[in-house]
Amino acid sequence: MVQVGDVSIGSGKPKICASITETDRKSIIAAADILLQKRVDIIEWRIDYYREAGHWDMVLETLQRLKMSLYGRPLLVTFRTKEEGGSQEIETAAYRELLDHIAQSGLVDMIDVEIFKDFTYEELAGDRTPEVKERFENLKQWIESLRQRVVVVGSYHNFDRTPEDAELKDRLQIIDESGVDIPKMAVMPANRLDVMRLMMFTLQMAEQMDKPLITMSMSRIGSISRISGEAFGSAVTFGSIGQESAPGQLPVNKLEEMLDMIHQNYQ
Ligand SMILES: O=C1C[C@@](O)(C(=O)O)C[C@@H](O)[C@@H]1O
Repeated sequence: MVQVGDVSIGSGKPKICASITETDRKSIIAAADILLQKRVDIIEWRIDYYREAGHWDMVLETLQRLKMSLYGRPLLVTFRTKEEGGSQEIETAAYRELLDHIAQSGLVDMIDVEIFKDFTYEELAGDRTPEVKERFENLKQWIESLRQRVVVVGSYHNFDRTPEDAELKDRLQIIDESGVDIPKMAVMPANRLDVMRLMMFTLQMAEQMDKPLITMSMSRIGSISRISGEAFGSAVTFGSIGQESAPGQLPVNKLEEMLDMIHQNYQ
């Protein structure tokens, strides 16, 4: 279990996270005000949507305002890169510099790090060359430095497909090995079997791992994976308020009802 403020991630009901996807400061704060009125456990600020995401000083100023508006509600900051379904590209050095500034600001509770940003699957899953080993070691050290200030969520997104079971497993092991607090995987199903595979995989891995795990099968047919976390082992579910930040998200109030219902049956 990972504790963030009052929120226990990895025990009981899956926690509800909703994202702010606005492009300017005023709308970001307005969106936070709306989210605060909902039963949302964690608020995610998707900075890749923010027009000024390239300027860390502007990001920090907005973050300060946002933090004030949240009254202690846990805040996750995510820069989702274009390669993993986000809305902006960013060089690795700038990505790390931005996340470093955010972690050091003391204004956020959790940060999302894309583990495969600089690596191909083949580089990490097979025998690693000395050069790859060194780069991965460097990533681990950076993650450890972030962890001094924030909880680190290590993510992998595939908007094209659901990889085969062996690849899912390798990727999760790699995320775990990177030293993050919470591994997260979001994949796209081609059919209902892919949704089942992801849920089965989640169940098996959640039983073996000593960390909370977050998974989701995206798109409409994957929606079931967003409510079944308590049954199959996904600790956080992402819901929408207006605009979805990923396909298949369910509205947070409906999500809350469904999670409550399942939770009661588990007592
Ligand atoms: O990683 C995730 C999960 C997500 O992609 C989803 O499918 O709900 C939504 C993103 O905002 C978030 O950063």
